[in-house]
Amino acid sequence: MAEPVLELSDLVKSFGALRATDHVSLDLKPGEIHALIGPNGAGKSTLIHQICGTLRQDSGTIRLAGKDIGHLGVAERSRLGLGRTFQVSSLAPDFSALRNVMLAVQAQQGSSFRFFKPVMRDASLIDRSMAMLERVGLQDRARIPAAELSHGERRQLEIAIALALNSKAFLLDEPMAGMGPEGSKALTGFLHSLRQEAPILLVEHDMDAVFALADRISVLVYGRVIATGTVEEIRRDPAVRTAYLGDHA
Ligand SMILES: Nc1ncnc2c1ncn2[C@@H]1O[C@H](COP(=O)(O)OP(=O)(O)OP(=O)(O)O)[C@@H](O)[C@H]1O
Repeated sequence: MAEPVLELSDLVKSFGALRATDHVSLDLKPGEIHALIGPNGAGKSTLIHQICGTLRQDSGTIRLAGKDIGHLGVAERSRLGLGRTFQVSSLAPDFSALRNVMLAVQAQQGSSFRFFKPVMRDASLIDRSMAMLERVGLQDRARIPAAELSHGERRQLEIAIALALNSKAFLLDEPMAGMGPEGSKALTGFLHSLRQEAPILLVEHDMDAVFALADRISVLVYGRVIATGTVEEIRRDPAVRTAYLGDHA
């Protein structure tokens, strides 16, 4: 059995009397899409925040490629290969798609000597950033300001940035939100191939996308994982049908 890329063990997070994360353990294996689903308020965002480091767990551990990252800050987790996209767009709207990728790479490298080298003249950085735009199919949009890209293109750009940062695991928080049917279909196809670059923890309300993409699904209800399994196992699970899926199953 392959070692998990991301592993959450017994995570707990409370807000006052409310236990938003209640002893959650789950993992992400190489090459897989693991979807996290559950009703509103189940604790999906709270869990994602703890993985990224914007919220600190009360107890439990978070490992990325075997390393305990649960005590590290957001930037350090990103540097170690946690690629998070979508919930808060980090794009610079006035800058071109290409420049957005370049700035992200440069920021991650964080080396002050680069300050003296104008970013748009750094040929190796341009090449690497263009390669990432090609990988997500945005090469023809490289010079377009991020603000002028379509909703779907901005998501592709965020993934290009996550790729450029050598992510070991992707956390995608509701990537289908706000996409029309065509956009969702295109993004579903793209995510299908993205798992080969790095496994994906996918938080998504769009059940068509989840059922089409997920290798495994975990169902979160009131902060607890009530089931983890394949699409078929989750569709058949009586507790999941009662708590969440209902007609979707
Ligand atoms: N900062 C906070 N302070 C207090 N309570 C919080 C805080 N953040 C979240 N909660 C509560 O924790 C619970 C889980 O919320 P969370 O946003 O993680 O759920 P979710 O599954 O992401 O919901 P949705 O699908 O609507 O985004 C909810 O009851 C919410 O009200």
